[in-house]
Amino acid sequence: MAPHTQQLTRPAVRLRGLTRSFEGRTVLDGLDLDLPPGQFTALLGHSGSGKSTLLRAIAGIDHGVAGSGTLTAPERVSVVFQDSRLLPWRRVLPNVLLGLDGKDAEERGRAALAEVGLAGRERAWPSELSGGEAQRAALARSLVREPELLLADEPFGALDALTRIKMHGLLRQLWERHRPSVLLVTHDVDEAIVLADRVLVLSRGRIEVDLAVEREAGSHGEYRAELLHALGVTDTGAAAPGPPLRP
Ligand SMILES: Nc1ncnc2c1ncn2[C@@H]1O[C@H](COP(=O)(O)OP(=O)(O)OP(=O)(O)O)[C@@H](O)[C@H]1O
Repeated sequence: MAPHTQQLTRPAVRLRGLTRSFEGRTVLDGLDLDLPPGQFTALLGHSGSGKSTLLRAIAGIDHGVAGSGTLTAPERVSVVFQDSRLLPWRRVLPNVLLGLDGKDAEERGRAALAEVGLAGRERAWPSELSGGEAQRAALARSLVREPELLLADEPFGALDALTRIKMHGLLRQLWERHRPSVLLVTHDVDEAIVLADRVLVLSRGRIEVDLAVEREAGSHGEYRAELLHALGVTDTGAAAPGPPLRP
């Protein structure tokens, strides 16, 4: 029997038998998944395994895609992509506030920018921001909407290694403060282990690995080995049969 608390807590996301196909090719194949409120989850999988397809389904932005199954997701969902998707013809603050109204919207936008370290850059144009700053602005745009669920599709994939590490710290800090459910799609096993409390591996259209990450000293290597094995990569770096983790 499930623990009492689990029975009382409604999952933020519930997927049952989720199937999605493109041109007759099944990408998600009867996938089941629950994401509890406030959990930080990372999603790994080979290129083409369907991670973005799953994220887009949960975000409700896959209209026209053939599929079936049931899907429950919160009302307030924000999505962050690999590129910031800031509108180049609007300054940073109006980008953050896009589509928001209400008397306190501007104040909230400024506060969100301050939270991501962009205080004073409200009137900058997107073209004046570095890649990391643009992703910070994208995070502010998500946060200001107070999402119950934050979906992030390789948000740090285009950043250099140092900026990426800083952004890891920022994302974890923002999550601790606001506690949305997070589903982070990444190719990076270490990023998944460092950031998330639960790591999933998508393979053959389903969640094949569901790993709870306990933050104990020395356990990173064990999680890494287990996840790389699930992805068909040996710990020595030699690839087992199957598509490469990253080009
Ligand atoms: N709009 C589309 N039309 C046709 N096929 C698509 C479409 N979107 C995705 N696919 C196919 O679905 C499969 C899964 O794509 P998806 O982008 O979800 O994979 P992914 O795991 O996110 O890959 P990556 O890690 O490379 O970003 C791929 O084979 C892709 O070619």
